[in-house]
Amino acid sequence: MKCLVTGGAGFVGSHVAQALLDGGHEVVVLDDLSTGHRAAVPQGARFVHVDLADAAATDAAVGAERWDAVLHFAALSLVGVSMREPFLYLRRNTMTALNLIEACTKHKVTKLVFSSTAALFGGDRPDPIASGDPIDPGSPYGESKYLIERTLVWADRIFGLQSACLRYFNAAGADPKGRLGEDHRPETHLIPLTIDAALGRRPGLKLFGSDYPTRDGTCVRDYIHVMDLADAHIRAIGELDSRSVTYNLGNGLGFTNMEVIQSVERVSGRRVPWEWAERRPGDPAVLVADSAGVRAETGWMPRYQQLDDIVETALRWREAHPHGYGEPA
Ligand SMILES: NC(=O)c1ccc[n+]([C@@H]2O[C@H](COP(=O)([O-])OP(=O)(O)OC[C@H]3O[C@@H](n4cnc5c(N)ncnc54)[C@H](O)[C@@H]3O)[C@@H](O)[C@H]2O)c1
Ligand SMILES: O=c1ccn([C@@H]2O[C@H](COP(=O)(O)OP(=O)(O)O[C@H]3O[C@H](CO)[C@@H](O)[C@H](O)[C@H]3O)[C@@H](O)[C@H]2O)c(=O)[nH]1
Repeated sequence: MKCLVTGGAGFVGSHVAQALLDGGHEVVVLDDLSTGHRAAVPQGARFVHVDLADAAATDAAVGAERWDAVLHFAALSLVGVSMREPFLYLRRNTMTALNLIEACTKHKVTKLVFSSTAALFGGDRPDPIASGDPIDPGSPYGESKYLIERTLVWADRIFGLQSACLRYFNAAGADPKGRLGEDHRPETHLIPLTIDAALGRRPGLKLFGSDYPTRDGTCVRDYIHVMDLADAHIRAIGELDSRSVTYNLGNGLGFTNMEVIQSVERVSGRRVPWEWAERRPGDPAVLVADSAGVRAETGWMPRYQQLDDIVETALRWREAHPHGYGEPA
């Protein structure tokens, strides 16, 4: 296949681009490098520097070649920031996606895979969440992703653009071959922050909220390895010959934030300095996936089910790349 990967210089997009290349596919990465890194674009992929907010440039990039599939990762993606800047998130995520989707329909693209999110499911949901469960985003970030899912429904009904909305839970880990890893700036995600605290690269970790209705009072999340996510993307494209699909994607296992600290301590053999902090607005107490749909329909099975195995690949990359993809600050 020839694939256009928006956001392919970012964490999840670069790993999926790498998996596509490893599978013998052709990849063009479209990215504005706003949060991604040129060095994260895998070897063998071509790169085009485009901001999806620029409708004309987006149209030109999509129209330049015939794509077997477009994979859309590019977005603003921080739950906490979206609670402070709701209109930025609602405007930018929907507008950039609209520019891309409109260009895809104009240039007769028939398959699109979209990075949706567990953040569609706010509130307290102690049980695993299935894709048919009621949508109630807990943040403007989650809402922006839902608006894009709805846009894709109409793009299919009116133009026949078939899409896979993949609602991932918490992406984590790194390429086990060490080619790619996670490098957000600033980093806000729990696993890389906890690893950096263990490695002495930051003074300590702040644990947001001690009074959630969970087994130890900290939030529960479902961590899914990026390579398992990549596998699901490739399988999802295979489903798009005759219909659109929506899948929840996670391991189905919930770990508390405190258990993440314990896992990093086990795997690294080092102590993690941490302290309590206020709850972070927008954080649901529990997010665990029921991924029965994607398993039954595509045969997908996560290979990294143990949190320690996910943490280990992330730790190895961060140890080997003390400055991530860049130079020391
Ligand atoms: N990381 C997670 O745990 C997680 C979970 C669920 C869903 N998602 C979704 O997956 C996608 C990727 O997340 P990530 O963690 O890899 O984020 P990331 O910030 O590492 O990657 C996003 C990439 O998109 C690019 N980008 C952003 N805006 C752009 C624009 N206007 N034009 C062109 N490129 C642009 C960035 O430069 C970056 O390379 C996002 O859509 C996110 O909402 C992520
Ligand atoms: O310094 C920190 C950072 C995070 N957390 C907590 O750790 C948990 C996980 O947070 P984080 O790693 O930031 O991920 P989420 O906020 O759960 O969001 C991720 O996972 C969502 C799907 O569940 C995606 O939609 C988002 O894009 C992605 O950033 C939450 O309870 C946070 O409050 C801390 O306690 N301290």
